[in-house]
Formats: sequence, structure tokens, C-alpha cells
Amino acid sequence: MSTVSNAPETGETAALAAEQEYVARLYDRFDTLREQAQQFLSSALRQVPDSEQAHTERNAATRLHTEQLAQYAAAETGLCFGKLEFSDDTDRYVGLMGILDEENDYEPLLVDWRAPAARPFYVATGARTEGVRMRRHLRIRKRTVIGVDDELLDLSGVEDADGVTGETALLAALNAKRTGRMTDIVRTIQAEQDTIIRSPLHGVLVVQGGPGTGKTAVALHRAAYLLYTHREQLAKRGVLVVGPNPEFLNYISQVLPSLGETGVLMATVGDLYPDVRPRLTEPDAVAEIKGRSDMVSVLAKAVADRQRVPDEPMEIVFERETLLLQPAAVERAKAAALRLGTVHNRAEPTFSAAIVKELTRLVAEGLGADLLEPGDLADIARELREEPDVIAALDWLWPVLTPQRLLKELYASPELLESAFPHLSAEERALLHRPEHYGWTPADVPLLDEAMELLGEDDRAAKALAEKKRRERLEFAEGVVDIMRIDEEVADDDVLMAMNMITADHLAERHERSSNLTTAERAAQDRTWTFGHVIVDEAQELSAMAWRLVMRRAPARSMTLVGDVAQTGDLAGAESWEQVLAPHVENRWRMEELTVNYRTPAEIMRVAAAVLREFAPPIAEPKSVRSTGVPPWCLPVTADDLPARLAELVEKELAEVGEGTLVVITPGALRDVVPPVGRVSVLTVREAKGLEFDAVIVVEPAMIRDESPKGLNDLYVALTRATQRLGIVHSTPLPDSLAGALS
Ligand SMILES: Nc1ncnc2c1ncn2[C@@H]1O[C@H](COP(=O)(O)OP(=O)(O)OP(=O)(O)O)[C@@H](O)[C@H]1O
Repeated sequence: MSTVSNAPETGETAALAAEQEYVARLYDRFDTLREQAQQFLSSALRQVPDSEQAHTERNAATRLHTEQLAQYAAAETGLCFGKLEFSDDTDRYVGLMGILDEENDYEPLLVDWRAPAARPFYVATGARTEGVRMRRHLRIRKRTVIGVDDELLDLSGVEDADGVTGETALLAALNAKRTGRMTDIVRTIQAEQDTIIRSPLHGVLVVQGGPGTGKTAVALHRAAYLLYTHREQLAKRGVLVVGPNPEFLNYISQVLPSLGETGVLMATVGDLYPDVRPRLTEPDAVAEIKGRSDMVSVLAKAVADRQRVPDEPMEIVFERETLLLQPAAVERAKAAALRLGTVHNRAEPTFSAAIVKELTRLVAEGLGADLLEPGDLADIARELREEPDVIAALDWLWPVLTPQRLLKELYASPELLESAFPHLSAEERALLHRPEHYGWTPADVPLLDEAMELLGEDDRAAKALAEKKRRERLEFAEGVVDIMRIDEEVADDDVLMAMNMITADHLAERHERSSNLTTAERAAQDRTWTFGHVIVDEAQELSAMAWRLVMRRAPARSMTLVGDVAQTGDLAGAESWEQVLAPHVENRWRMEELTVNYRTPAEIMRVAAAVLREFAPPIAEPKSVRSTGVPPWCLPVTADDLPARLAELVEKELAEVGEGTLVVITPGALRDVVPPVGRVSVLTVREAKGLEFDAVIVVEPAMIRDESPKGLNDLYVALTRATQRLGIVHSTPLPDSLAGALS
């Protein structure tokens, strides 16, 4: 295969003119379609539905046309970016959306990049041309074709050594300055990436790839591909994309909208328990304990510890009499509740009924059972249930627990902690101890979710909330009806007739129906929502407990998990994919690997690879697709000089990157010692994970290594964030592997 970039001038001028003509036609048709969608939306919005069905239809139409308009807006720039010329003299244009030619038997004018017909654009090579004679990348600015890059495929029968397609376009994309937000790669998807993007929907697909191999980019394009190919199936249940932290989600937030997709829920694991917003952080060692798989039995024990049997008879005062509730009676009530084999909160009514029955018997005994009328026992039982002493006793013996209450009371009580965590040392238990009013951390979220499975929803709270909401809606509607009544005198007859038929109830119901949430919005509010497909990025960072939560959201196990076990920094994270997946799918998962590094130039990757070999010898480093001729620099300084020298170096690097991005990556301990300089951020490795910058200065590599048992993994991550330039500043001796590679 040979690359012909910008063919000889006359040829290129003719090519540009021909492509311009075609592209102009495309945009004409595009404008007409967009205008139509706008009109459809306006007329749908004007409709006044007169029945339940008409209402549903109007909502569906509004949503459809709004989505279409979002897709047109996204496709406006870069509508068409590729052309295939086949050996049989036919052509095919590839772009962001499919467009048919109405005047020509609905022949495709433009093929959507996700359609099977677009596939040769990404995978045809000199060795396997798929009938393609020439692949052309079109460069278009504001609807004007400004250049073409051609690759002739049928000249040679051999495949490129590096398997790169569309080299000119690819290198232009890779060398472009970074803006701080990820962009789509739809014009230059490579064959190994395309295979993953188009992999079948079902089952668990693991994508293992070193830094910069495009795992994140591929995962997002896969989401767009799956929604296009399986829209019927996925539109209702939605697609969930899980990322490691809010900064990362922000970094990738533009990619799917730029591909015309808006219906995907992006979340961190910490966002997946709708009632709780975890705002606190905690030491890695604590998060690691909370992430262990044995937390399942710990929580089960913590629940069992709340099903108490007193050692001594309990004194309960009722109408000035003291009743003695015997441990044996509590034991019997507990056994009856446990026999149900259901979760804690659902068994509670059985337990409390047995206790109240026993207390009723004691009261009746005191009064002399033969004096009682039929119905008296029921009255006594009702009164007992309202008696504060009885309520307190029941709450101590078998409390109705929310997950929040269970965990808060567990963390706050050294006794409960000791009972639930007998396998931990006293020091480790002390790490978990915290006051009851403390907030939540991300590592608490999988525990809350797990606890909900053990406890069961507290139906009473949920019902009370639903009733409260219903009453609020009703009050709102009554307010509206009142206002209408006030206006009655001025209203005309038609309005009055309509109004006579409207009650507050009707209005409340309508208000409810019209709360027209998207699938992603509904999913975000519902802990029990299960998704059609779940994508996890930086999947190596999830703890065993986080995996359990994520798996509950994907019961059909249609999942794409992307990550790199060599980059695991979280102490609770993965050592291998087998270890992560065995508990959930045994060996029923498939793996694809990405082997080419599109981010880090060869000069930088050589240095990072030396560190990789120090801690993970069996993992092959990804091959860089380009080099810059700029080797990483390294500057030893004294500890005292470090802040001042760093400030100078930042200035120097800024001059090198111009408008590009620069970041300083420091050990956690120096995070606040090194001041941010101008527009340059100072990040820890954790904060920089998954992100990339034109230039990176890594401070004190040996300290990064020593800060955590996974410190070498962290150093590897830090060294692989740069797209152009890497610098190292240190006052402590460099790790041997790094020193060797830099010398
Ligand atoms: N086919 C491609 N065309 C253009 N750019 C690409 C391509 N593949 C990847 N890239 C670019 O390479 C960079 C690295 O991609 P990405 O962040 O997806 O890698 P990653 O494997 O997730 O990295 P890490 O594991 O280090 O977070 C991004 O700028 C991405 O846009």
C-alpha cells in the first residue's frame, strides 16, 4: 500500500473540484433533511393530545425529532470525511451519518461510519483490499474541501509493517495540540480498533491495551456503534459508561455528543447509588479494606448483629406495668423471622408481630385473661405498637435498617466493628472507625449497594415518599384548578366546558405523565436500573466490591471492559482479568488486545517501557506509531531548589508547547508544595490517570514509586501521559530502570 498525500497539483486541483461538487450536493440534501426534522418537531410541539395514546405518541415524536436535530448539529462539521473507490469503478462516501439520494432510487449518498458498508474504509489494506482501489481522506473546513490524502491499495500485495491505515490523516490527528477535552477518532479508526468497536453486543469483551492505545476512544466509539446497530434493544435500557473519576468523565464528555449520541449515562461507581453523593476522600488503605470481596460476609455479619437477643429479660413499661420480655421469647420470634428466608427488612414485620403477640399475652395475663372481651387483645396489641418503650425495644432487637443507617452505625461503634471484622487487626479496625455524622466516600457506595441487597428496600420509607410526592402533585394541581376557577368569570364557554371536566386528580396525573425523562435520566435516578450494555473504562481500578455493583447493573452480562492491568494504581484494583472476572462469569469472556500506542512518541515510550519491565516483565509494551525526535529531558536539583527550578522549567516548557497543554505530575506528598503556575495544573498520578497533555513534567519519580505498593505502576502511568514532550525533575536518586533508560 502506498500513501499519496496531495497528488500532483493539477490532479489534486481536479480532485478537489470534483469532491467539492459532491460535498456541496451532500450538504444541500443535509440542509433539506434538517429543515424537515425542524418542521416535524414544531408540528409535534403544537399538537394538543386528547388521549393517553396521543400523548404518548406526541412525546415519542418530540423525542425522536429532538434527537435527530442533535445528530444533525453534531454532523454539521465533518459531515463527510472519506471516500472509497472500488476496483469495479464504483465509489462510496463515508461520514458521520447516512444520507440517501431521494431523486435516485434512495441510493446512499453518504454511508454512516457505523454501517457495515463503511467497514472497508477502516480495515482494507494492500494485502486485503476488500475490492478497494483507493481510500481517500477528505479534509473539509466549513463545507469547503481543502485537501485530500489518498492511499492506493492495489499497487502492492504486501501489508504495511505497522498496519497503519490513513497514515497522513492519522499523524495529523496525533500531532494536533491537545485542548484538554478528548475528541472523536472517527476519521482515523485503525483496523485493530475497528474490530473491537464492531464486536458483537453480547457477552463480556475485555479490551487490554497499554497506555495510549486508544482504549478510551475505542470504548466510546463502541458505545456509538452499538446504539446505532442495536438501537431497538438498547434505547429502552440504555448504555452505561463507567469512568474512574469526575475529571475523567469531563475529559471524555464531548466525544459521544460529537458523534451524535446523547442518550448514554456516564458515571463513576460513586454516582451509582442515587441517594448518596460521596464527597469525602479517605486513605488508600481504608478504601482497600472496603473494596475487598470479604466485605460481603462482613456486611452479612453486620446485619445479623442487628438481630439481637438480650442476655437478660428486657423490662418494658406499658401503662405503668413492667412487662418482662424473656430472651427465649425473642429467640422464638427471631427464628420465625429467619425461617422466612427473606432479607432483613422484609422479615421485620414477622419478628415484630411475634414480639407484640408475646407482650399482648403478658398484658392479658396481668389483667386476668378471662376478664377480657373479644377484640380487647387486638386493642392491646395496637396500643403496644404505639408505646415508645415497645418501639424502642423493637428498634433495638430488629431495627428496620437503611443501608446508610447500617453502615453509619457500624463505622461509629467499635463493638459492632469488632464483631463484623474479627479477621482484622485492631489497627485496621481503627482505620474504619468514624463518627456517625461523617459523610460518604466513593468506596462506601458499593457497600451501600450491597447492603441494600441484604436488607431489602425499606418499603415503608419508599411508600411514604411516594405518598408525599403524590400529595405534593395533588396540591400543585389543586392550586392550578383554583387559579382556573378564579379566572372562570373571564373564561369563554369552551374553556369552561373543558375545565369542568378537569379535576385536581386528573391534572396531577397529567403532570406525572409529562415528566418526560430520557432513558439516561431515569436510569441515573434508579438504583435498580439494569442497562442494555455497560462499558467500564480504566476497569483495572475497580475493587471487588465495585465489580459486584457494576455486575448488578448488567445482569445480561453484555459488557465492554477496557483497561490495562499494568496501570493498576488502586490497591484494591486488578492484578489480572481472570481474577476480576472469574467470580462473575467464570471463563465466559473474550479478550481483544490493542498493541499500538497512538499517544506517546517512541522516545518517551522507550523510557516508560524500562519502568514497565521493572514491575511487569510479561506485559509487552505498546509500539509507538510515531516519533518526534525530542528525547525526554531530566534535571537533578537539590530539594531546596526544587520549587524555584520547577517554576523556571514550566516557563521553558510553556514556550515550547505554545497553545498546547502542560501539566506537572507530583507525588501526593508534594501535591500542595508545588504551586500551580499560571494555566499549568499540578496533578497527582491518580488525577492524571486516563488523561493526556502535550507536555508533562514528572517530579520526584522515586517518591511516586515509594508512595504506594503499586508505586511503579503509578510511575509508568505518569511517564505515559505526554503526546510530545516529557521532562523529569528530581532531588532523590532515580529508580534504577529510569536512570538506565535516561542515560
Ligand atoms: N485511531 C486513532 N486516530 C486518531 N487518534 C487516536 C486513534 N487512536 C487513539 N488515538 C488518540 O490517542 C490518544 C490516546 O487514546 P486513549 O486515551 O483512548 O488511550 P488509552 O488506551 O485509553 O490510554 P490510557 O490507558 O493511557 O488511558 C488519544 O488522544 C486518542 O484520541
